[in-house]
Amino acid sequence: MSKKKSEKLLRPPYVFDSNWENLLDDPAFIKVFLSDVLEDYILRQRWYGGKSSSLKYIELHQYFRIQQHGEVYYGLLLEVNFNEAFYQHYFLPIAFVTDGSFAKEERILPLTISGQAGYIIDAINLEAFRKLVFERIMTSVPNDLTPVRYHKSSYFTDTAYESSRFMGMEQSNTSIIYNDSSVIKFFRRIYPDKNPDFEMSQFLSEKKGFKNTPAYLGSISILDKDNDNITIALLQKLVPNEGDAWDFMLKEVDKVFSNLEYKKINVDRLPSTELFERLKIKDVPPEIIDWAGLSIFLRLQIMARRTAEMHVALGSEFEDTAFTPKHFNSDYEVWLKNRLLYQFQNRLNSVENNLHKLEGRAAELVKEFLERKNEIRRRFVQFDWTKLKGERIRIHGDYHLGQILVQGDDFYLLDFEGEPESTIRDRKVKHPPLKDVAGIFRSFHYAIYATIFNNGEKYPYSQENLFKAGEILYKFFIGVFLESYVTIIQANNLNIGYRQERIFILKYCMLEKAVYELGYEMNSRPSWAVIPLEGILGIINDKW
Ligand SMILES: Nc1ncnc2c1ncn2[C@@H]1O[C@H](COP(=O)(O)OP(=O)(O)O)[C@@H](O)[C@H]1O
Ligand SMILES: O=P(O)(O)O[C@H]1O[C@H](CO)[C@@H](O[C@H]2O[C@H](CO)[C@@H](O)[C@H](O)[C@H]2O)[C@H](O)[C@H]1O
Repeated sequence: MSKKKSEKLLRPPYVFDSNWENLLDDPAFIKVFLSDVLEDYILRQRWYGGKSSSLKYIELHQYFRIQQHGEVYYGLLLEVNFNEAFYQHYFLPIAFVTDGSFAKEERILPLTISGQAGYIIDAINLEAFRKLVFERIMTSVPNDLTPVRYHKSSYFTDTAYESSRFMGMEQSNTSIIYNDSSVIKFFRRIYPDKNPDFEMSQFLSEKKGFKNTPAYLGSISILDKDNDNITIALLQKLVPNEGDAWDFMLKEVDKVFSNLEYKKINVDRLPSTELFERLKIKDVPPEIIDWAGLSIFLRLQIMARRTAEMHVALGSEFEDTAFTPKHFNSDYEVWLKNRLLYQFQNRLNSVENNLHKLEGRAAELVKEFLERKNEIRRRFVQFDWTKLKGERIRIHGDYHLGQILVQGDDFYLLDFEGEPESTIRDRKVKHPPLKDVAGIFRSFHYAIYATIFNNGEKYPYSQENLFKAGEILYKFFIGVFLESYVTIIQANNLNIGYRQERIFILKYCMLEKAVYELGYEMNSRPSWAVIPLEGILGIINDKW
């Protein structure tokens, strides 16, 4: 019998003598809770990010009380160990409830403590817990008896708790809306450091007054055993919005493709432009404006302005070394090449192991991708820091259309947690700001190709012609965005390099992002892998 199985001695009904206040000190409870129950529970959670590896066991890394006026909840930092992968930490706040009809789906463990039967549930489901958390941030007593630290910003103006509800979005953490005016995000995957989302939100909004990100209202962190400051929650202003820029872009691109038929456009006669050519609206040919409409280009100019303003704010720090700009150097070059070659190898493995999941165009493209793997590697190695004169700054790091909210004609930028696969240290490395711009350009490419692949039959044109039209549209989107972006960046003296340097960085980062995306798609939605494959081969073939 395996060690794990032999330890499963306690069976339901689970009865413990301890009371709630000292339950976590009871080794019998910990054993049952961690192995018998939590493993099954955690695997079912949307926020659990370890699903592609096999779970070995869970340990309780740390626990702490989240309490007020004698009302006690526990915050658990769980260490999930895998058979083949590196361990991960997760935050789970727990509560004990006795009402049998409450949160039936959310029960973690039925048990009796001190003669009282009830359930352990994720405390976020309990309004009393959410209220307590809100009030603790509102009063933010500087030093709690527990290792929990509550922080409130000067933008926090509410004077009482009124309501709370789940935000109910598809997301990797858990967000709650308070008083219909603010959002708290409880981070689920936890890193032994300040979460970059908190760091960047506080820096951009409180320190630099950047208006196009939700205002920073407060946060909760834990001092762990090693005195590291671990962020577990971030409170921000709720931004009223009409959805995210990804949905916005899909609708816009659909209109543009529908216009092909409506405006009887001959795709072969559409004028094109060089990739990365900077374009003012007056430089966009009338045939393109007539086809795509003026409004999408005006909106892209605003999106570019907000992106540039974010980078100007991020590049304007002279004291806090976490944010001061840096130049390229050999350390960065070595770090970057190692990282990208490692990531590329990982993608190759994942593609080779999952070839059976690809069909049609993706299956054709993947052959070429595998045949040309050495060329792609060479591209990654062609990075020479001595030729780059621009600055490196803290950047968004996972910038795509899904991270932008649409409000009227304007845009709000969010979710600064960084690239999900990177370590916490790597997420804080300074990069050329054009890396974010490359991310958003990849997103334009995604929106155009997703429209062709998902609604292709709706437009009475051959797929070849749709691709041709899509490539033209892509280049004009990029040109208009780039002109606004570069103009604002340069007017604010942020050095992003001379023209050739900018183009080199954009292509380099777009290839990096497309390779990253290939792994993301192979794991999460293989039928979309065709999009990054098109992207990778487009760059390698210098099609653009
Ligand atoms: N401050 C906010 N105001 C309005 N909506 C928000 C706010 N923060 C997040 N959202 C919505 O919640 C979604 C998920 O938020 P995000 O920060 O990306 O969470 P996660 O890191 O868990 O993926 C966003 O795409 C957005 O629609
Ligand atoms: O969940 P996150 O927002 O951290 O990002 C991950 O998921 C994204 C998909 O939701 C993924 O983005 C890719 O698909 C988008 C369309 O769904 C597209 O707009 C992006 O350009 C493309 O990268 C992202 O890569 C991944 O990290």
